[in-house]
Order: sequence, then structure tokens, then C-alpha cells
Amino acid sequence: MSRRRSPASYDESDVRVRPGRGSRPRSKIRPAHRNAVPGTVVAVDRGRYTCVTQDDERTVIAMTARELGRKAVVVGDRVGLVGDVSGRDDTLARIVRVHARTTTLRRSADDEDPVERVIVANAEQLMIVTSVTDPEPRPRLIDRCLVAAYDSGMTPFLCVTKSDLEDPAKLRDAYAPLDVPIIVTGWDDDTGLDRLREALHDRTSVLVGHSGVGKSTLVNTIVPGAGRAIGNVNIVTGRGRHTSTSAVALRVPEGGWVIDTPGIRSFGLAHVDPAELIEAFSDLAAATDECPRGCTHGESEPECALDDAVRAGGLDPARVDSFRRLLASRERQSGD
Ligand SMILES: Nc1nc2c(ncn2[C@@H]2O[C@H](COP(=O)(O)OP(=O)(O)OP(=O)(O)O)[C@@H](O)[C@H]2O)c(=O)[nH]1
Ligand SMILES: [Zn+2]
Repeated sequence: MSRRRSPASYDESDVRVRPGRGSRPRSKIRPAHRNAVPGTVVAVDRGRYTCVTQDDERTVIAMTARELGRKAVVVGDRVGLVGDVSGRDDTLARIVRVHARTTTLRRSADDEDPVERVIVANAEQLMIVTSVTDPEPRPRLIDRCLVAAYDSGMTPFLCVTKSDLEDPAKLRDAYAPLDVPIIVTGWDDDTGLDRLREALHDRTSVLVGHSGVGKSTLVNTIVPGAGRAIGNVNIVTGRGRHTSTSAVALRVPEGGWVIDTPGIRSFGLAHVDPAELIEAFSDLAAATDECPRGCTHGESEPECALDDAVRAGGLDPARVDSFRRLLASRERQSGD
């Protein structure tokens, strides 16, 4: 029997409105956003997003609209902007849309940290910068950057700097067996710089590397007037804001974008499946074709073909060791 009640006794808590997809008045939101101005995020600083509009390259500062929720917006994101998009001083636009990303460069603070951070979106290639010396090359960091590149869908290449200080042959030989281009630069090495310009031309490239390897120096050469501070990470971007903790995208005059990132000490890979790691070790991957089914290629695998290849002199033991250290660090985290 249905209860009858007067409107006065009508308690709103009785009313069940299903928040179904169709019940929202979406049409109220959409028309405004249809006119959203397309842009790209070039810098992020404490909730303020510096964007460059697609049509006329105006610099617009924006915040995210509430409806985007807590979704992270990062450098390289293609966004839709509404509100005051004039780009005049003291104006603030709103980002109402973030388009699907073609690539996503992520890292976690360390391998045990489940919180991954998206650093850059939509870049095509990862330029891993390492100096021959001062600071010394860190092969494990390079390996981790390679893993991150493949995981993100970006093509990696190595840029070896400071060849004027020490012969880069050893470093170059170590990475030659990998399927990764290597560009060597140094003071008075114009050929290297030409090759680098060519590699960056008309592409969107992210620079990563340990602090002090010379990223800012390269960026200032490639992008005159970029104003990247040499010797520390305090930089001036957009309308003169100071940023030191996040990436910044800069337009290459001849075409393309370079995205500089602050110097890093480590590159956490908590988000990467351990089974994927071997892809970043292209010099080792072929040997694992001979492994028994289900081999993880770890230290304790009794019949891993990597060991046979090392014994036969076909693989550099240091490379296998480097791979296995990374694998062990990731497997600990996965609970294997
Ligand atoms: N000898 C030599 N020194 C270089 C070269 N490139 C950069 N340097 C020097 O290396 C130091 C560090 O350079 P930066 O460009 O600031 O390095 P960075 O990678 O941007 O460092 P962070 O800003 O900490 O990320 C500076 O003193 C540069 O002058 C090079 O090719 N040869
Ligand atoms: Zn194996």
C-alpha cells in the first residue's frame, strides 16, 4: 500500500534522484565550452598555468575550472580556455578542457612510492642529457630515463655534454649497442650542436638529466633569450614568474618545442611493470629470446639466457647487472 502524504510532510531525504548520466543538464555547460580557445600549457606554477594559444601564440595565464576536479594539468597538455583569454596583465582565464594525451612522461619519487606524477604530456622524444664528467655519468639514472621514455611512448636519445673536458668514447661505446642515437656536444663542438638542432627540429622534446650536466646551457643556445639560469635551477618564464620545481616548454625559433625539466637525482619507476623493463635494454633484449618461458631474467633465474650470453662474451656483464638491479628494485615493490 502506498503512503499518501501532504506536500508539507514531504521530506527531501526520501527523494531518490539517481545521478544517472542522462540527468545532468549538460547542455548548460557545453555551449560555452564550444568556443573554448585551444592552447598548450607551457609552464605550471602554484596553480597558475601559463598557456600559449594555438592560433596566435598569445600567452595566457589560467587556472583550472572546478569541473576538471583534481585532474592534474601539466606542461604540454592541450587545453581549452574560456573567460578572459586576452592575455593582458592581471587577467586570468580558465582551463575547461584537457585533451587526451598522446604521450605521458611519469615518475614517482622513488620505486616504493605509489604516487606517480605526470611531468610532461604530448612530447615526442626524451633527450637524456649526461655529461662525460663533472658530474660523472650515472648509468643507472640513464637506464631509468630510458625505461621512462619507452613507458611513456616517447622516443629516447642521449646527449653527451662536456666532451671538451674528457674523451666521450667510453661513454659512447657503452651505449652504442643500444638502439638509441647519441649526440655528443661540448665547448667548440659546432658539429654536435648542428646535429642536436637537427634532432630537435619540428619536434617536441623533453630534456632530462642530473643537475649540472648542462641542460640549461644547451637550452639557452637552442632557444636564444630563453633565460635559463646557468648553475642553478632558478629560471624566468612567461611573464617573469620564477619557477624552479616544474618543467617549462620553450619554442625553438626554427620550429619545435624543447621542454626543460629541473635537474634530477633519481627517477622513480613505481608505475612501470617489471616485465616491461627489458624493452629499455635493447642491447640485452635479443638474448632473452633464448630464455625458458616465464623467465623474469632476474638474478635468481636458473636458466636465464642473459647468463649464457655473458659467459659467451656476447654481453657486457655491467649492463646485465644494471638491468637486474633495476628489476630487483621494481620486484621488491611489486611483492614478488
Ligand atoms: N666544460 C664545459 N662546461 C659546460 C658545458 N655545458 C655546460 N657547462 C657548465 O656546466 C655547469 C652547469 O651547467 P647548467 O647548464 O647550469 O646545467 P643544468 O643541467 O641546467 O643544471 P641544473 O640547472 O641544476 O639542472 C655550468 O657551469 C656550465 O657553464 C660544456 O659543454 N663544457
Ligand atoms: Zn631470462
